[in-house]
Amino acid sequence: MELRSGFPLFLQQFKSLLKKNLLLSWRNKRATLLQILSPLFFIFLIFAIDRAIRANNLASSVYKSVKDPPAIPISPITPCEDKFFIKRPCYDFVWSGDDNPKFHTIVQRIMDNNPGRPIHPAASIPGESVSSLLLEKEMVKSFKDKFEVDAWLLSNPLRCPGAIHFRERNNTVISYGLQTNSTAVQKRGRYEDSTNKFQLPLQLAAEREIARYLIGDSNLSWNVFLKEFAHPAKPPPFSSVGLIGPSFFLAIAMFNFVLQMSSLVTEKELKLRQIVVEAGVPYLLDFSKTFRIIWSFFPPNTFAQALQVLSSAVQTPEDHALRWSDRGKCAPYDFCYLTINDIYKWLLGTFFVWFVLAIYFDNIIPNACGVRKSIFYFLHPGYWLGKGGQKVKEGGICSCLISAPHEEHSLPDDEDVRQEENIVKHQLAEGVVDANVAVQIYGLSKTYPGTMNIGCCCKCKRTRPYSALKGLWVNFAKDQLFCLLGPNGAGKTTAISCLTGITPVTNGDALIYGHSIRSPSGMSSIRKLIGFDILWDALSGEEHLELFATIKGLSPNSIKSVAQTSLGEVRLTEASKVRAGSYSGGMKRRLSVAIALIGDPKLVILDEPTTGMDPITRRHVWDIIENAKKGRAIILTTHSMEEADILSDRIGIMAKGRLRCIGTSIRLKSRFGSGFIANISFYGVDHSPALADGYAVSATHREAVKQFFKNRLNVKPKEENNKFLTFVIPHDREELLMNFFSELQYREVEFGISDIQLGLTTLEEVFLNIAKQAELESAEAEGSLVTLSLTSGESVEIPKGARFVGIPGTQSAESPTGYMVEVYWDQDDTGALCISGHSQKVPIPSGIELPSSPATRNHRRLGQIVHGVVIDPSLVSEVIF
Ligand SMILES: Nc1ncnc2c1ncn2[C@@H]1O[C@H](COP(=O)(O)OP(=O)(O)OP(=O)(O)O)[C@@H](O)[C@H]1O
Repeated sequence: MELRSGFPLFLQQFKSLLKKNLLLSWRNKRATLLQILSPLFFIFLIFAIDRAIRANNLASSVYKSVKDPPAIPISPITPCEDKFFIKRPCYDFVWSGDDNPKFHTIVQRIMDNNPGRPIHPAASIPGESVSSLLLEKEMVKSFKDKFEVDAWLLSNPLRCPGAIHFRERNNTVISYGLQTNSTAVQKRGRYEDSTNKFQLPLQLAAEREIARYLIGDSNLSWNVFLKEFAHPAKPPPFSSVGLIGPSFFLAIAMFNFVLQMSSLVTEKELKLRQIVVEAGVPYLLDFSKTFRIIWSFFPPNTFAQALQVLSSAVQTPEDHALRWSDRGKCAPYDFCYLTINDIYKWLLGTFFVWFVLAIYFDNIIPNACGVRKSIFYFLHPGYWLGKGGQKVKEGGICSCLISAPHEEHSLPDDEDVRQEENIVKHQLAEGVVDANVAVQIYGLSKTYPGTMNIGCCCKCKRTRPYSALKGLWVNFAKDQLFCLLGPNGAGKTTAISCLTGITPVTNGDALIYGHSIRSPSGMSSIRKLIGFDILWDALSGEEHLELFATIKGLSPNSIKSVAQTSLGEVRLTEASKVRAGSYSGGMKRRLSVAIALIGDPKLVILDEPTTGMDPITRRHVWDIIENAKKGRAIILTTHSMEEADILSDRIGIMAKGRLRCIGTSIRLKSRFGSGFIANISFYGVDHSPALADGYAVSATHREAVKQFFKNRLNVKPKEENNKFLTFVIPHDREELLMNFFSELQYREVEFGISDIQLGLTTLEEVFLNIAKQAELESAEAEGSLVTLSLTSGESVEIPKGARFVGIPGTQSAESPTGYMVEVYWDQDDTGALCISGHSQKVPIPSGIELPSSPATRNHRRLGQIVHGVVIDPSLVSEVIF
């Protein structure tokens, strides 16, 4: 397949990624709409605020043209309860001069003649009973003189809105003075107008009643009206767009940005910045130029200043808006440090500064795998020439790495692994690159360095270095599938991450089709040889394949047909237009397989490709993978032993960072399985041709067959029921098998046997054995102790993983060397080792000595724990158990 390269490839990739991004925006319509419409929403909001302010202004005659102002009557004295925040009980007014009976009459008349509301207790508060009010409520209060009033006001604040002080000058002149509580108290955003509400009504009532009293005409009409001046309409004092516009427009501009901010704190910080800029800080005289320059590097600040300049140009109706030709000028009579033109330049300049910084930080901040580039990576010429500079580091910028201890490479225990290692070492020494080998791995090691992170409160968090891969030597052949198996944490992902350049290696190297993973230029060639596996929920299967085919550099006219063929191969043609987000788990896996194989990659890495698939589809995908082996190497990681068994040409099982075994499935089964599995089926009760009384005889036959296996092969059944017996025959009895099964077949009728099946143990058993062996080794290396509770009731402390253990203090006449047991180990649900049982006690072979001290014997006698002695397995013959 011909692939594009160089600039045409770059252009093709750019176009397809742009298309992908537009498609994703189109598909995520809600989020995109929200981003597009949010500015319109804010504009609508500011429009609504402007209308509301105008409507509010219309209520005031100041903003209306008044040609013939109406006469407005003065209102009656209002109840004291109408005063904002009055304290109860309260008085409608208080007065002084109560030593003069004339003033009593005048006050009584003021109260009686208050228009619409004579001041009587019963009438003053609607809805309340007269009797209770007469008793409880006094409406006005009298004092001797104004000094008494002042004293009362001082000790009873907020109990009345005003006071009136009468004075008789002579028989025809009565004067009065008014005192009003004009403290401005706000209620629901409004201030009380004490002049109109309290002072004028009281003044009018006092004048009216004094005049009537002095003239002696109680019907004398005495009215005062108020009129405002005729005036033209006053323009509104400010434009809401001009006043609050800058914050709104800035909010509009920042909305999409804020949407992407997950942190509320950041959002709050940004809002704080807006408020500061809105007030003109630091673009004022008092701030130094340096401060202004630093401030201007943050684009929202310059942008907000631009809005400030623009809005001040339309603040009042008298202002002239800013013309395009005036963008380089300051407003007249204004100090201005930045014109709109300057702001354009700042915004454009800072765009490039931040763009470059974004790329820089993207490179030096650790990715999901904890890998980043050096902070001076851009100084490496190779970075610019495309021939290097891709070298990566681990750990955060603010963490210091703890150097990893040097890991000694120990020779593998397994002969096949040793042989593989020798072949690869030989090729390395001779500089031979085998033409049939796709990947050569030379002692690949990976130690994740420990880190010391300085967290909050200056606390140091320390993690120890961890050796995840301890020297891997292996070849992956072309046209073959190599399956990497291993329990969780074995190091499989680490090995693959090293091969694909995601994680930097600590030691060793690997050649993929001759390109070294340690050389930056090699790595960029390797990336072109490897398949992808990324899915976007909003893209359909077809779009995924077309996108990756384009990125891989397939010629544009072949992309559609290649994508359709791939979809057909993984049986996704019908769902090709459906978005991947709606695919089932199995469909997603099939799409991943198709993506991994598109563009004819020379190395395909498949990570658990059939997880979640139904058996029919799984078989189909296995066929696809089987067919895909041709012309490439495939590395498969899986936890399905069936998949590994069927697909693999070679299998490697890893545990604790090391390759524990390697070979074909049959080879591993024969070497690491417990042996052969023999399944013996018996005729049922009704079908036995030879038996008359079925079940009882069948049970007899089963016992006879068990005895036959015990006598000839020394094995007991592993599983049994009415119709079957299953035996596991160890490998060391292999040479007995031929005669044994010939005889069994010969005596089939005699034993009531309907079928005999003989097979190797399963790959799963091999896997479990290897995993267990690795756990035992690591437990031994750790040397931690556990307590073995013997069936005899004694407790012995033994090192974790120990197989043969001598029990001190058991020396006797029958066994002068003492007794020992074989400990059986198993793995719990988490994979950790646990004791599953032990053999019967047997005498320790001669030549091995246990410590024999009176203290140990005493411990045993008192039922206390003694320390078991580990016995070298090579000194123990299995026959003794
Ligand atoms: N970035 C890292 N830093 C420190 N230790 C890590 C890091 N990545 C992996 N490890 C450790 O390395 C060991 C091997 O991990 P790895 O992911 O390679 O195992 P695996 O065989 O792929 O397991 P699984 O089957 O669970 O995917 C694990 O003990 C893991 O905790």
